[in-house]
Amino acid sequence: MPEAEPAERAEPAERAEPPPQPHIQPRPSLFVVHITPELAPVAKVGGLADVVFGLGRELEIRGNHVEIILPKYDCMRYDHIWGLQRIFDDLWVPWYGGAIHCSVYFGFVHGRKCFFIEPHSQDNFFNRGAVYGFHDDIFRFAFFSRAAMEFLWKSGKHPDIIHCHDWQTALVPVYLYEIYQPMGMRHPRVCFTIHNFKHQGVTGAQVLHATGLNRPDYYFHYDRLRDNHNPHAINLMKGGIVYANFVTTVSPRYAMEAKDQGQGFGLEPTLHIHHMKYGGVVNGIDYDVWNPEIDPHIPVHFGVETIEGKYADKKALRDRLLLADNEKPIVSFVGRLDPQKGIELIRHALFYTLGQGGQFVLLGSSPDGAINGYFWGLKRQFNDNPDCHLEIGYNEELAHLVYAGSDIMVVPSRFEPCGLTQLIAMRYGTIPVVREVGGLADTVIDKDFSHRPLNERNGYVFRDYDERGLESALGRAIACYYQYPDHFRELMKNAMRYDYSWNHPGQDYMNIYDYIRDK
Ligand SMILES: Nc1ncnc2c1ncn2[C@@H]1O[C@H](COP(=O)(O)OP(=O)(O)O[C@H]2O[C@H](CO)[C@@H](O)[C@H](O)[C@H]2O)[C@@H](O)[C@H]1O
Repeated sequence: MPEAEPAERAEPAERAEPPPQPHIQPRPSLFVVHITPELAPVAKVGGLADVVFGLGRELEIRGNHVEIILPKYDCMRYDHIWGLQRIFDDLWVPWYGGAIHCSVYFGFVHGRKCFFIEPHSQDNFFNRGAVYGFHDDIFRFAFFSRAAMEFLWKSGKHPDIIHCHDWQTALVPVYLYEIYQPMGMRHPRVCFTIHNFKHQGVTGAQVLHATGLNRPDYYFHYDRLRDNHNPHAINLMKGGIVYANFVTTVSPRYAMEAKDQGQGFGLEPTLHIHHMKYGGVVNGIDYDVWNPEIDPHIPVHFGVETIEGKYADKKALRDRLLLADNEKPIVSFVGRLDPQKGIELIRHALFYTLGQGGQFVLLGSSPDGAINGYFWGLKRQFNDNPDCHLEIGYNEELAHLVYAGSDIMVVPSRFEPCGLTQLIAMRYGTIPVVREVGGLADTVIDKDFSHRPLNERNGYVFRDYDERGLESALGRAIACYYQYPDHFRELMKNAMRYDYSWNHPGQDYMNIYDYIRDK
């Protein structure tokens, strides 16, 4: 008999080779500095302020060191700054061949580390009672950008990433690569985020002399700062695009519209040239601030499983605004009353809603006296109407109650880079009715006309910028509210389940930062 093959002996457990492990290396943290004209809630004019506030926190949660530099405005909400102290008193910022003396303050804004730059000069750049709206705005922010760079240089800070925003800080990468890198600041890379292509900072050559970019012929080249349309002007935003290591705007759809569909306000050719370093990242919203489960500004908290609480907030909104208590849906608008937001259609939404048996609430304001005056006229017209309230002004706290207490929110923008109001609305189970543009198109999925599964649909969308377009979506929303309340409620829950926090965009920005650091 053949000898039995010896059975394979198992290795004693203690000698077994461990399976090969992937080589896991902890991700090195980055030092990120945001240079920004706005930061919520201390200096907020628009959505840019919310983005720096939310993204800054998200980057820190991901283990990075984040600092924020902004001007020290007299009109800031100082009650939101903790531990404000002067930490640097000897910053001299080059300006017109001389220098302006500045102090730098440090303080925490809801945990975020912030530096505030205060110039001491006759120009009185930031002591004017408002963030924008002055004849020398371009000079004020060109100065601030230079001051922020000078502060980094003098204080020996060498961030991995400098992240700047909109035309106000678009000169930052120009300063870095033309002035500070030759002096030895070789480390930082710049990410430049455009929140709105409409405002670009187009100006004459004088700003070059002021800022120390002293070679007008060089900067007036079309490959650098020369405006694409006005050959006698320079364009700060264009400079930001040309010099930054990466350029983002605030949604993929708007990125495409700006580059290829005529929404770039003249910067289309520049975006084409630099398309390899250009992309769109949808904004998030800060879930510590916008969260119906913990929001201190609403009387009753609610979530997807406790959505009934929302009706108590609806009642509170009605009580606050003296609206009639009835079965009607509340349709609202919150935002800047800017032509961008679709003034004519906001007005039409009001009339149409009342005609369709709804209530209408508006919270908004405009720096433009004519637009403000127009809405004041409407307010007077509807003063005694128990189904309508217009609140002309800026009121953060009331905004929370409007988001929580409304059923439907209209965002009928002409163009919309991202839009935060529809994202906040969804978080509060308020159904967005939006025009199919920019970030609105990227974030709202039509309930009736979509290839997406039913549980991914979260609102109503229309295409044409006209009254019939708006009615085609708002009419369906109001009809669904009345005729199919169960469907409407499912839609509310779908909207609430979406993750529009900074989680995904935070990862996208980390990828961009890693990409430009590695290049
Ligand atoms: N009267 C008022 N009272 C209280 N709160 C008010 C208010 N008016 C506006 N707000 C609040 O301000 C924010 C405005 O967000 P938007 O997205 O409309 O920003 P905006 O168009 O200014 O910014 C630009 O930048 C942002 C950020 O990138 C883009 O989303 C956007 O498309 C682009 O136009 C929201 O949080 C809203 O609640």
